Amino acid sequence: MSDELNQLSNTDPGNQALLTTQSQNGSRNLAVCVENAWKNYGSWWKSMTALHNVTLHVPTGVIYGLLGPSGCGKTTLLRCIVGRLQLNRGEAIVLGQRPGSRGHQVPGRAVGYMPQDTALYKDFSISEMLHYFGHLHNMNRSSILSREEFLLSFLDLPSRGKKIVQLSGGQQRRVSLACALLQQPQLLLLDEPTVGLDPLLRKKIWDHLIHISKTSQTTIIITTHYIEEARQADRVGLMRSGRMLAEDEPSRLLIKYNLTSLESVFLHLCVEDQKNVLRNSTHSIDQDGLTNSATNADDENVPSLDVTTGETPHSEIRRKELVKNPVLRARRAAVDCCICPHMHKIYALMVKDLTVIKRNIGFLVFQFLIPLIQISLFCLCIGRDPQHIPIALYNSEAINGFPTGNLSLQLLNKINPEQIHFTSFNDLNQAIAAVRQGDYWGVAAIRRNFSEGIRNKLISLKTDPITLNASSIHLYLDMTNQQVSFVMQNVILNSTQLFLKDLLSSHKVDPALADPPVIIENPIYGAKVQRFLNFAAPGMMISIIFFLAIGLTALIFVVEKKEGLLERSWIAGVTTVEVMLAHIIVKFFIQFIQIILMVFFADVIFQVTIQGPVLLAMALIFIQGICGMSYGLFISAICEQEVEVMEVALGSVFPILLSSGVIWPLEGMPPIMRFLSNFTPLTHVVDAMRCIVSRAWTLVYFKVWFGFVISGAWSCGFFTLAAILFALRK
Ligand SMILES: Nc1ncnc2c1ncn2[C@@H]1O[C@H](COP(=O)(O)OP(=O)(O)OP(=O)(O)O)[C@@H](O)[C@H]1O
Repeated sequence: MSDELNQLSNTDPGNQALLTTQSQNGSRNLAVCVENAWKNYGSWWKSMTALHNVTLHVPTGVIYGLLGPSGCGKTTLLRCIVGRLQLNRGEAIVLGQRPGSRGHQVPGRAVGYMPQDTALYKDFSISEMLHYFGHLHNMNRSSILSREEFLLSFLDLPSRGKKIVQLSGGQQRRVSLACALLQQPQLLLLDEPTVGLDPLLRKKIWDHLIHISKTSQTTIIITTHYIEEARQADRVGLMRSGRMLAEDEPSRLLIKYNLTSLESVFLHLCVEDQKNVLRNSTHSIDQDGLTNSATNADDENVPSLDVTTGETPHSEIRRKELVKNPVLRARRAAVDCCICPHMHKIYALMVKDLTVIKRNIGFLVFQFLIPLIQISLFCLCIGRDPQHIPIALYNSEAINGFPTGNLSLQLLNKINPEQIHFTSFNDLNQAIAAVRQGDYWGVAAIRRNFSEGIRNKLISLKTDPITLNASSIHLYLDMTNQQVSFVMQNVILNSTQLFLKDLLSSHKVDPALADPPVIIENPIYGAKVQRFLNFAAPGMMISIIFFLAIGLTALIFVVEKKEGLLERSWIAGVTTVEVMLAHIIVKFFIQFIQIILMVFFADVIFQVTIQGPVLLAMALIFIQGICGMSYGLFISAICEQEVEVMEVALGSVFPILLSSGVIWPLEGMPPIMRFLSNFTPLTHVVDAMRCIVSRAWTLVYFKVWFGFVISGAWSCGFFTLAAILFALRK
């Protein structure tokens, strides 16, 4: 006890009052001591009080039966004891320290917790489940195997290889119990362990619990609906509506109330409690003319009665001291984030994650295929010039067949039929009507005296309006598709220039006369004819991996949280950072293969040439993948439901994609958007990627290393935020 006192006083000066209480309680060696505990769920107007000034004393090496009807707060109390919930007021000291304090093994190896829901990985075998918890508790293989053998036979479980999903509800609960018993903890918290079990097995479990409490001083707190079953406990606590009605040895309670069954004692206490509640509320109405609930947790002035003794609790002063303290909460969250990760826990979590993946190989293959499909579709569908554009041709010169020396035919021959596909019309109005119908993208009209007009213009150097009009192709275009219109105009303009050069040559005139006064020299970077694909593909590779990475982490956490799996791991002593690191390491391997396949496809199959070091480009994509995973974790930390995750993830994809210059150059944005684009996790990374891919730049260039730094900073930022939020919401 003196050790515990020392530890307590080291932990928190606030524990002094509680220690005094423990001493006052007769210097018993308490494994669990909860004093004046108040717990609210929700906040503000939605708040409800689940625990009202609860006091609970559990000496070491006893079985403590926590009894009460559904909803009376038993599970809440257990979760507070194990450190999963923080009390709003009051204090819990478990195995000598506050749960969750630095270096304490609660949560951790010292506590075995069996929640009410089975909280098991359904695709795991019994053995895999036990090994997971064994590794978390740093047990070696041989001790896991020997405990596994004992528990399988003791709990009458089927073969170790059987999957959890194939077990009945009762068998699953027994596996859950086996997980709690596995490491032979000092403290066992069992939430309804015997529900739905065969009476013989129930008796066997109780016998075992009595045995371990006697032989190895294990302290056991067990909640149960079967009140009479709890007669076997050394001590019982009877709860109703969040209040502890009485706490004593079962035999003493029977003597005290002169009743023959615990059921009748409980009934008697409930009646008394009801009367007290009514008396208190009537008292309040008499005094204030207002109806005040006697169970209002925020009413500091309502003295809570110990219904067994009729006295006010001795720690009333302390209740007032311990108000909800956000600083304390933040400090505890910070401690949780700062605990140095343990390798054995990360290993256990990684093995668990790999087992989950192993159970779904089809999905894993699909995950590898997704980036391939996406980059292939992108390269096939985006950035290529439109081809075979249908255009109506009204060539007045050719209506009655082409006469010799007809220049319009020479001009039309210069236009690449792969790009523009002409259909001849004999009537200009009909051709225009066909465009209006949407059958063609435009009409190219050539006047009757086109050849003559060209000769007059180029050879005789006539520039009167009639000559200029006759010597031109007249285009009536459907300009609703910018890309198609651009290509149509470009192809016809370039072909016309070639045609003019040929014509000038044939008349012994220098063809350079047809050139515009601009000389495009060899480009400093890139090719003379640049493809849109070269601009967009680097950004697309970064984006594909970033957004896929979000999916790798965002949902898993929410699902595990919802099914109670994460809570169980937390109670086994795992920290948020360890869970997150294990996820990222395992998903890192998936991403590694995704990136290699994607870069190979883009580079080799679709000729998106990476001019710079390929490894540098891949390293940047990797870091951005980690950034995506961290962002996924962040989403997971702020969302409770799968639907919320989907909405946040999908809702953020387009804003990030559109504002980061992946699809359209940043230079095309309004100044405010251009400024804001600096704050997306993609913008500078995409820019760095383009510099590596198209300009062959390396880390010596500012833009490249800045891209790495920005990606790393976003990753760390999201990771840290997620860790803090997880710890705060634990
Ligand atoms: N996460 C939560 N948010 C809000 N209210 C909650 C939450 N968990 C429990 N409660 C409420 O707190 C009260 C106590 O719940 P608790 O689960 O502790 O009861 P219990 O005695 O364990 O019941 P049971 O035996 O049915 O599990 C109930 O009224 C319940 O609705």
